[in-house]
Amino acid sequence: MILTSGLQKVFCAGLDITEFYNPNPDRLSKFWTTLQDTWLSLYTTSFPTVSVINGHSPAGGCLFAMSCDYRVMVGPNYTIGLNETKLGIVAPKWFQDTMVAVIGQRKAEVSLTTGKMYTTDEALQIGLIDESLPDANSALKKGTQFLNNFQKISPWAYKMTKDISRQPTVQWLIDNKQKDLDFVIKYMQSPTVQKNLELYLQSLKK
Ligand SMILES: CCCCC/C=C\CCC/C=C/CC(=O)SCCNC(=O)CCNC(=O)[C@H](O)C(C)(C)COP(=O)(O)OP(=O)(O)OC[C@H]1O[C@@H](n2cnc3c(N)ncnc32)[C@H](O)[C@@H]1OP(=O)(O)O
Repeated sequence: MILTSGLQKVFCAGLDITEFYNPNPDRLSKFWTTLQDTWLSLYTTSFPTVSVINGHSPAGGCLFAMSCDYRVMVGPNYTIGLNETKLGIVAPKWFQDTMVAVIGQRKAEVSLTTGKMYTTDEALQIGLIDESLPDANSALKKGTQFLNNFQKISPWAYKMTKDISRQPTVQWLIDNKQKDLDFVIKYMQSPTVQKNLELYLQSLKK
C-alpha cells in the first residue's frame, strides 16, 4: 500500500488542531480513540506500506509517514518532523517511540525537544526518510519498486518480522489506551495548553 496525498504541497498537515482547542470532551474522546485505532492498524499492517511524502508533513503527518515500512519524499522544498513542542504541547509516548524506532534515541530526543521541521535533505541525512526524489511521479515509482521487493518474500515471514520489531511500542499503547486517552482529555483542558494552542492557531492565519 502506498500512502500519499492528492494535494499539491501538503502530505498531511497533522491532526486538526481545532479539535484540541476549546474541546468538547466526548468529541475529543472519539477523535483520540479513532487516532489510536488508526495508528495501531497502520503500524501493524500484514502487508508492506510505503509513504510517498509529496508535501509538508508536520506532527501527525510525520507520525503516519513514520508508521509505514519505507519513506520516499519529494524534495527539496517540503518539511517533515514532530513539531509538537513548537505548538507548546507534548508528543505522546507512542509518537515518540515511533520516531525512536526510525532514527534512534539521540536524534529523536533532539528532534522532539526542538520540534524541528526537517527539509527533505536534512530528513534523509538523519534517516527520517529513506529516499529523496525530485518529483512526485519518480517518488511514486520508487515507492512501487520498494513494494516489488516483497514479491519474493513470504507474507508470513514479513509479518512476523515486523511484529517482533514493532511489538514493544504497539503493546504499550494496547495496554495503556484508556490511560493515554484520559491524559489527553485532561491535558487539553489545561489553560496553559489552551493558550499555547490559541497562539499557534493565530500564527497560522494569513
Ligand atoms: C506527557 C504526555 C503528553 C500527552 C499530550 C497529549 C496530547 C498532545 C498531542 C497532540 C498531538 C498533536 C499532533 C498534531 O498533529 S498537531 C498539528 C500540527 N500541525 C501543524 O503544526 C501544521 C500547521 N500548518 C502548517 O504548517 C501549514 O498549514 C502547512 C501544513 C505547511 C500548509 O501550508 P499552507 O498550504 O500555506 O496552508 P495554510 O497555512 O494556508 O493553511 C490553510 C488553513 O488551514 C489551517 N491549518 C493548517 N494546518 C492545520 C492543522 N493541523 N489544524 C487545524 N488547522 C490547520 C490554517 O490555519 C489555515 O486556516 P485559514 O484558512 O482559516 O487561514
